[in-house]
Amino acid sequence: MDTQISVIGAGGWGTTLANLLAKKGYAVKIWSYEKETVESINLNHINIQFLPGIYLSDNLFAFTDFNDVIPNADIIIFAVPSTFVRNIANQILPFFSQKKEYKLVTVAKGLEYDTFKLMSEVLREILPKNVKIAALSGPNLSSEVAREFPTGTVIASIHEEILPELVAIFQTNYFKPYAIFDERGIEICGAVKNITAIAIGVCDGLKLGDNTKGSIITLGLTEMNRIGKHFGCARKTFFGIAGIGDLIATCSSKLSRNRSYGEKLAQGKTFAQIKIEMHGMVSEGVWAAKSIHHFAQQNNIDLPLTTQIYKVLHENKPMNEAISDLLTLI
Ligand SMILES: NC(=O)C1=CN([C@@H]2O[C@H](COP(=O)(O)OP(=O)(O)OC[C@H]3O[C@@H](n4cnc5c(N)ncnc54)[C@H](O)[C@@H]3O)[C@@H](O)[C@H]2O)C=CC1
Ligand SMILES: O=C(CO)COP(=O)(O)O
Repeated sequence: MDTQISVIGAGGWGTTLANLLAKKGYAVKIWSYEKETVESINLNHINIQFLPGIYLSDNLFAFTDFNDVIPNADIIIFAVPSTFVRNIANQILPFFSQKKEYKLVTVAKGLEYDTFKLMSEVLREILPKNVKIAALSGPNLSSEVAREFPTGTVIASIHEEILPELVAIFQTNYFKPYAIFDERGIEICGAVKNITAIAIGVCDGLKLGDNTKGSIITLGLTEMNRIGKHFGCARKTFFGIAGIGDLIATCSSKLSRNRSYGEKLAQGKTFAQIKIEMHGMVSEGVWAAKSIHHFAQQNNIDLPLTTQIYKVLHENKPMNEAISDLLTLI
């Protein structure tokens, strides 16, 4: 297979996608922020920190130097958490050749805090025009995909012409990408559902019942729609697998880091304790709650769920109070 594929970011999701493609026969290069992860992948074919328990293909090679992964790539999967996207995009910029075209797929689920930009927008602002950008988002808990559980996902881009190739590259008998054109819509879905997942974790930690969770998930979907309207997204995207599909998967899964972040908080753990227990993994919803709360305030959008979760996470509001305030508001 001649297409050169590189993955930037060797967390759980970057490693899972890299491994999926390597198992299809591509010689995949993956860049890792941590040197130990490079050693773990190259020497032992495992990503012990971020994807334990999954044997990685011999076709997957890890690096810490961007010069080894960017210049010759045809397709780049950009899989660093949203808070690092701008910084890493600036770092890879000098390594692009002007003589060829690149396709870059962003898979992070977040919104930039101070600019309220989506990840595709941050990347387009920084990277040259010969890098055509797409986004991938869906109910895609990495360790389930890595174990080849049947999974759907959505790939979207303003460059419609690149979608058929991207769909074909990612498709396997257990991973099915659907192409749509609402790039902003799927990115908003991915960022916003994490806030609801934290709220559901709080409900689990407080041992509230399924009725409460049913109301909160419904509210999460409503808020997704409200924010999406401001970003000019298509309403139907929120009722597709990147929207309600991912909301259901993340809110109901024991594997979700966002859901378990809320659960640990409600069990009385401190932010510092939770950070240690997460072993370097991210809970994007913590930052999404902050950025989307401020975006909503500035644009007069009523988002009671996001507001309450923001107050719990960033203003130390007691969780019981937040949930009961929320349920009297809806
Ligand atoms: N893990 C999953 O199931 C899924 C994750 N995503 C999204 O993918 C994105 C990446 O998350 P994961 O792969 O889960 O990461 P992770 O939570 O498994 O690991 C954290 C990642 O952050 C990197 N990192 C730490 N400090 C850094 C720095 N200063 N600069 C650059 N990178 C640094 C680590 O090397 C590691 O790759 C997130 O936006 C997440 O929401 C999307 C779908 C599924
Ligand atoms: O985005 C995800 C599933 O679609 C992963 O969710 P967590 O980051 O909460 O683990």
